[in-house]
Order: sequence, then C-alpha cells, then structure tokens
Amino acid sequence: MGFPVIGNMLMMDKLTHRGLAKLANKYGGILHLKMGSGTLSSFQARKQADMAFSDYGPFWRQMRKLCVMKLFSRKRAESWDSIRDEVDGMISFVAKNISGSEVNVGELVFGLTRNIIYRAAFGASCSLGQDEFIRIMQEFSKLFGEFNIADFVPWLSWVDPHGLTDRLVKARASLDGFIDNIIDDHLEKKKCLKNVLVGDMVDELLAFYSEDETQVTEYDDLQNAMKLTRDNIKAIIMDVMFGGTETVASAIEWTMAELMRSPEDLKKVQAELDKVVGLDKKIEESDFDKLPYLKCCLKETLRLHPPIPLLLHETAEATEVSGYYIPAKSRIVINAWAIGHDTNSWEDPDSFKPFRFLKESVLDFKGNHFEFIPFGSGRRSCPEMQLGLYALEVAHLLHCFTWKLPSGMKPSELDMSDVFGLTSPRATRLVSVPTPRLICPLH
Ligand code: HEM
Repeated sequence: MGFPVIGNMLMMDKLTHRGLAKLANKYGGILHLKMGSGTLSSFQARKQADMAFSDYGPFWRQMRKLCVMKLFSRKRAESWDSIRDEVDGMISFVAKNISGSEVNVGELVFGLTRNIIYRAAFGASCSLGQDEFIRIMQEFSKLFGEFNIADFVPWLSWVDPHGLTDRLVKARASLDGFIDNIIDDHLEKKKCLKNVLVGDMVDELLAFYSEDETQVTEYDDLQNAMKLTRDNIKAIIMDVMFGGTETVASAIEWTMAELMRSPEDLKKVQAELDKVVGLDKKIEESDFDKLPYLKCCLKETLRLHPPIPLLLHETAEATEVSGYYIPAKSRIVINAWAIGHDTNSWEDPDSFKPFRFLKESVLDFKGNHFEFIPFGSGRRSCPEMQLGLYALEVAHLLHCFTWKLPSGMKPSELDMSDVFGLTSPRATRLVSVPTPRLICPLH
C-alpha cells in the first residue's frame, strides 16, 4: 500500500536490482509500485537533453542499428584495423611498462574500450579532444543517475536543490560545441576530398545529413528518404558512446575477476587458447569461433553480472501480462539481474560455473530465451547483440599475459560486490599482476 500523492516513493532506496529481487521474492515476479502522483512517463533529463534514451520509433531504431552494425561488423576492415591498433598499443604498453607490477585492470579496460569506441565514432584524427568529450559524458552520466523529484511529482518541478536544470543546459551546450566542431571538420574533409571513402561513424551519419531542420519521417527506402538533423546525429553518437563503453568495460572487468577467483577455469581458458592459437602468436579474428570454453565464461559472466541490470522501458499501449492489466505509458522495469539468478531457471545460480553453457548450448543471448537476457529482448534490445568487442579484449588479455592476484591475496578474498547505477560495475576495482606468456615479442 502506498501513501496518497507520493505512493511508494519512500521505497526509493529499495529500487536496485537486488532490492527489487527481494521484493519479487516476497510479492511475486510481477509487481506494481506507485511512484508519485502522475503517470511517470518521462525523465526530466530526457526532455531537456533530448537524446540518449529517446523514442523516435522505427526510423530511429533502424538508423541506430545501421550505425552500430556498420561500426563493429566483422566485415568492416577500417574498424578492425583501428581496434587492432588500440589493442596492440595496450598490450605493448603493459608488456613494456607495467609487466610484473600491480595493474588496475578496471581502469585499463575502461580506457581501452573508450579509445576504441571513440575512434570508431569520430576517427583517429579527433583524439586531441578526447579528454573534453569524456568530461562531458561523465557529466551526462551523473545527471542521468540523479534523482529528480519532478520526474515523480511534476508540480514540484520548481524544487531543484542540486541545480540539475542548470547543469543539463551547460552540459548540452558543451556537447553541442564539441560535436558541431567534429561535424564541421568532417563536412570540410568531404568537400575537399569528393570521393572520400566512408571512414568513421560521423561519416556514416553525414551520408543522411540535411541542413533542413524539419522533423524526420519514416519511409521504407532508407537511403533515399532518411534525413538526419545535427541533433539526431548528436543523439545517436551519445547512445553509442553510452551504450558501448561502460557495458563492455564492466563485462570485461567482471570476467577477469571471476576467472581470478576461479583459477581452474582460468587454466582451462588459457589451455584452450594455447591449443587453438599457440604461444607463438597473438589472436586473430578467425580464432574466435574456435574458443568454446572462453565463450562459456563470457556468457556465465553476463548471467551473473549483466552490465545493465535493470532494463527501463515504457509501454506504448495498454496490455495484459499473466492476467494483470498494464496501462499505456507505464514505466516498466525488467530485472535482468534477478532473471539470471532465478533458482527456477538455474541450478546453484550464485556460483560461477561456465561449463553449464557447454551443456545448455541451445541457450543463446539473443533474447529468445527469457531466462538469459543480458542484451535485452525484442525491439529495444541491444543493436550490438554479440560478444564482439567484449570477447576480443578478454581473449587478448588472457592470451598475452599470465594474471596473478597481488602478493598474499587469495582468490576467495576478492571483493565481488557491485554498485548500482545505469550499469552495475564492481564496487572495488580489480587489481592484478600481469606477466607476458607468449614467446613472440609483445612490443
Ligand atoms: C557486453 C556488451 C553489451 C551488453 C551486455 C549490452 C547490453 C545492452 C542492453 C541490456 C541494452 C538495453 C536493452 C533494453 O532496454 O531492453 C542495450 C542497449 C543499447 N546498446 Fe548495448 N550492450 C553491449 C554492448 C554495446 C555496444 C558495444 C554498443 C555500441 C557500440 C551498444 C549500443 C547500444 C545502444 C545504442 C543501445 C540502445 C538501443 C535502443 O534503445 O534501442 N551496446 N545494450
């Protein structure tokens, strides 16, 4: 039972993936909470920033999918060249400078993933502005996570103790300036080199750019009819940067931590790498399909630690689920974390047991099996629904280096707690000591 006006808002602190799982244990798998007075259809951040998490319908989804897929499709040689460059740079840096000493694995993989995605989005020549862009993204990330009373009780929108509105306007202005410069540079380059090959994501998007700011419409013929405004381009870039960086980095750090805590599994993965790739060379793209145990470890990590633990949706229409009426415009929270820990679907669900995916190989992560939905399911699922970048970075780290915990630390002493947010990374960063294990030079 909620209170008048505020409903169940006093339970706000329980609305984490773990808190909601506890409530589901008590009240059942589908539960309804009333937050505030009105229909809770939109975040203020969304209205003001008008970008990440937008709902532009089928046109928008198609465009975003196109970009993401083109960015990291296996066929796209430019992307793979730049990924290889960044990964080689990281491996060489570790081998040369920090081999044998303690490394903050979390920071290492976060930096690498961000560099790869930034470069795929903006091209190699834009790396100078990267620090500024990261600062803007961090501010947006904080703002999306802030609690804003006006989201729940609209008539209290004048209460803004943390100055959210002001911060959003400033962040939006910085982002406008930053991306406008990048778009102008790309347009200039296109003018000078008439037949320039499409290179990065901005080039891809500019193929649909129109100065005409009238709102886009939906057509079947993508190439002829689609028009993107500058704002659309900014929104897609932000979605890809947000969607692709923290998710991948967090998944990699969790995989490394689970394997450090389970030396037997680590040994098995590295034995598989030795057999398939060999100690005399680095991994190549063609090796990835031949590493089933590594794939099991990646999937098992996504089951235990889905990078986005709560999927946030909104019903477009009224519907009925298991006999419950759900009105249009309801906010829906799907607890992907709780689903991966459900005792009805998983034996010993809290333990890291990668071999379960050898047996249950029919279970994929494409959203067809509702007991395992780390990438979501259906229309709004992740457009980059593949192990791609995540598998690649983990495989390189495990193949090139032997990883040990800092001296005196036992695997069982590793802190495995998480923090709740838009993503759910480790509460304490993983620290390990790498030493080269290949017989070929790493730098
Ligand atoms: C291990 C890696 C990844 C995981 C586990 C993951 C997971 C997810 C999940 C759970 C969603 C939300 C689905 C929903 O709301 O139902 C999502 C959305 C999204 N992801 Fe990923 N993701 C990953 C990697 C990436 C990468 C590398 C990119 C881009 C380069 C990306 C771009 C996006 C975008 C743009 C969306 C928004 C889709 C929409 O709103 O229609 N993701 N992802």
